[in-house]
Amino acid sequence: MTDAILTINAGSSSIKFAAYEIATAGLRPLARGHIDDIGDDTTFTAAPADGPAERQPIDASKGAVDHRSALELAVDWLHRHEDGCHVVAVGHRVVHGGPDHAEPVVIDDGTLLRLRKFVPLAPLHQPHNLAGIAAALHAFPDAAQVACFDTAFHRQHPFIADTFGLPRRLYDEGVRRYGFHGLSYEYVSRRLRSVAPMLASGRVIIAHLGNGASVCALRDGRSVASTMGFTALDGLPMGTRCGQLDPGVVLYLLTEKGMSPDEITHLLYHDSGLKGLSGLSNDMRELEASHAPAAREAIDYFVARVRREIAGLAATIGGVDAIVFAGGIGEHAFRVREQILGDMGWLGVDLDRDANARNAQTVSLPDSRVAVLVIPTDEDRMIAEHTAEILGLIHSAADSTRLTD
Ligand SMILES: Nc1ncnc2c1ncn2[C@@H]1O[C@H](COP(=O)(O)OP(=O)(O)O)[C@@H](O)[C@H]1O
Ligand SMILES: CC(=O)OP(=O)(O)O
Ligand SMILES: [Mg+2]
Repeated sequence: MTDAILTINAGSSSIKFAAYEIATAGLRPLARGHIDDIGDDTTFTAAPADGPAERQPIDASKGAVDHRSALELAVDWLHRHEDGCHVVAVGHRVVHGGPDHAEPVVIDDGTLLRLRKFVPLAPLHQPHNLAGIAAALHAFPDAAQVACFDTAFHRQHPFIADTFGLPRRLYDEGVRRYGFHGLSYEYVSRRLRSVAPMLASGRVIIAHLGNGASVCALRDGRSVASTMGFTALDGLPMGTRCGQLDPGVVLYLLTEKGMSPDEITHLLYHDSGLKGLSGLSNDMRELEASHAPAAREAIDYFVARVRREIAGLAATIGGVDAIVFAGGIGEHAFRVREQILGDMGWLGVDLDRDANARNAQTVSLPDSRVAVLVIPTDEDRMIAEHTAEILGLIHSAADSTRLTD
């Protein structure tokens, strides 16, 4: 019987899951799946590595699918498809690890207690991440459970990249910028090292543009600064999140408009960003297909903020050698990429419009001073690598070439 690792990545509106065999040459994908649009027209898609995908809408007649029932579906599917495998570990994406977790950890009761404290700092993710751990503990009681943090990759930032302009005692208490999407940045940065090692050791800006979105500046593969802050609200506008906001707006909503903290939380996390600006949708595909002026304005605002953050981060790291796009929008929305970089000649970017329209790996012209690449991210693979690594099931993922598979 072969040993296997499962991964669970519970996001704001989707759950991704995967299974990997621990083979002598590294991790071999066995199966993966995702449950999308939880709460509304939920769909379930799963496929063994060598077989066709099962894709089906979920029957909502018994009530809308919530994260808990979606997790049960995911865990149940993994259970049915682990046939012939011994599940030795389950790796979980945990969005908030706070100031102390710079590495993944094997979960025990103490870890769970600590991680629960961060629920208010990541309300769209942390409760679902913890529910995923509870579901996996129940379904796979003999397997090790490993938490892999979105924040861990950013824990080496210099003080000025993580502090706010607040009294220092608040920084000391933990009120600071944590940065998120770290598993994605780590994966993309390792992929970059295998496809373009010279670039990877230089000044790199990665734009993770998905339903949640952020930009990260790296030097020699290490995160130096990120647009995300104390919570996953800061920085870029996102599907339903506001992005950077004058804190005076929150005070105004509270004191002048009489909104409650819960109402403000809902507004900033669920009703803002692309959805709030367009009045239409959080989904970039729907906005691109729409002729409504507000849909165009929402895209224009998103693009303007990405441009501003790229330029700002370039200043932070003293220039840029490569810009990399990842995430659903970053990997597929070529018009958005063109709008972001089409006229950034002043920064040294010369976009290859044809390659860009094909979503090619390199989308800059050969003589562009700044290389521009599209590298599909794979948080699940990164979770599996970390899980295997911390349990000593494979050698260091950083030294391996497995990510080039
Ligand atoms: N072909 C495409 N063109 C434009 N946008 C796309 C395309 N495919 C996916 N997207 C956008 O990517 C976003 C979702 O990104 P993704 O990384 O999958 O999100 P999540 O953070 O939930 O993992 C949505 O806004 C979706 O519209
Ligand atoms: C941290 C975050 O925003 O994650 P996601 O993109 O999965 O929503
Ligand atoms: Mg995501």
